[in-house]
Amino acid sequence: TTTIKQQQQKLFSLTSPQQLNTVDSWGMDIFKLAELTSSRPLTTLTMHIFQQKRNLPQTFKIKEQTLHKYLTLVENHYHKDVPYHNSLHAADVTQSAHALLLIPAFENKFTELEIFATIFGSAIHDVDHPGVTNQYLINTGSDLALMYNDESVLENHHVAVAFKLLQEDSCDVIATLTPKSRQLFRKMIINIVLATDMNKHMDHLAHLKTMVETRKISNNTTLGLENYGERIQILQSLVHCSDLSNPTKTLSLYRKWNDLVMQEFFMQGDLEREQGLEISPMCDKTTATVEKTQVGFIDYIVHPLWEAWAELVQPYCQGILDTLEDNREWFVCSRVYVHLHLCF
Ligand SMILES: COc1ccc(-c2ccn(C[C@@H](O)CN3CCOCC3)n2)cc1OC1CCCC1
Ligand SMILES: [Zn+2]
Repeated sequence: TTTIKQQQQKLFSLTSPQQLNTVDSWGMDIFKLAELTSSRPLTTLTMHIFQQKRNLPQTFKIKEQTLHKYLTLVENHYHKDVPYHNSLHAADVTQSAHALLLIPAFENKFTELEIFATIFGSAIHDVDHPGVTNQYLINTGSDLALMYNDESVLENHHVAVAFKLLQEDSCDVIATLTPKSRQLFRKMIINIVLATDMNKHMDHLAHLKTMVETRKISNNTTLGLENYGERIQILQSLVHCSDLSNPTKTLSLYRKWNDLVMQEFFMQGDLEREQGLEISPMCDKTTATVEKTQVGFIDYIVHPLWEAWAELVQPYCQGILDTLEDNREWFVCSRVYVHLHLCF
């Protein structure tokens, strides 16, 4: 196997420098990175963020070889044949979370361990995703639903797989942490990944709004970071927002993600049709109106979440919120276009 240095050299020679230099920005083209890294975007991007951007291996005395071996193993446990929930999505969420952590409002607010947990949690948050929803796994009585008693089935599985892979030979990236730090790191990863469950979205949004209101009343500019509960809630929101960030990116990126997620939903719908199951919402390719569902997704889920987030960190995410609203308008018009096209 090529050494990491050679791999990094290969990467840098392949990847024109400005490609990885956009890693701090909201508009990074992760699809381009996947092309340039013969589709190992998660390992390449996360190594870059850990080493070049945040110096985490130095801080926690993590051997580069160990980190690279573990990330490669994690990337191999994302399913290449799953259109959306694969390692490219994990890389996208990791890069988005990294960019959100750079907001000036968060400067010197989080510990190195919290930053490590947020980036790590993003990288592993969908590992071994089978390309179907929790509801499908529950309806079909899958082993996973049996294992987790129908409660946050996929989210529990992703965390369990991530920690199981740490036990592989020379893959324990947290071996050098003190027992106390390891325990806190594990607690944060569990809290962060389980908070990405859409079933918890409304509760999560309510807590976020409460935090925004509290900050307004006490009109203190600093964020509530007194206790673990408040700190982890901000990191949970940060990763959940990153997980639901497709509609806030440039329209060309958003439309690519939309195509991929619809492919995955329609594959599930085909499975359900074959198995005589009721076809899940938005999964029936014979009746879906793709554009309308994106407008609904933005209006009921993505915009309320990002509006609350933007208020919490104002004014730093106003531009992202503006892009989200512009993209919504585009999808509304494109639906009209499809309708008119069908009329003539
Ligand atoms: C660009 O479009 C989308 C982008 C993302 C999503 C979407 C849905 C749920 N999620 C989040 C889970 O994946 C949370 N995961 C589960 C597994 O465990 C970990 C945490 N993301 C849906 C999208 O569009 C849908 C199809 C038309 C309207 C809705
Ligand atoms: Zn995800």
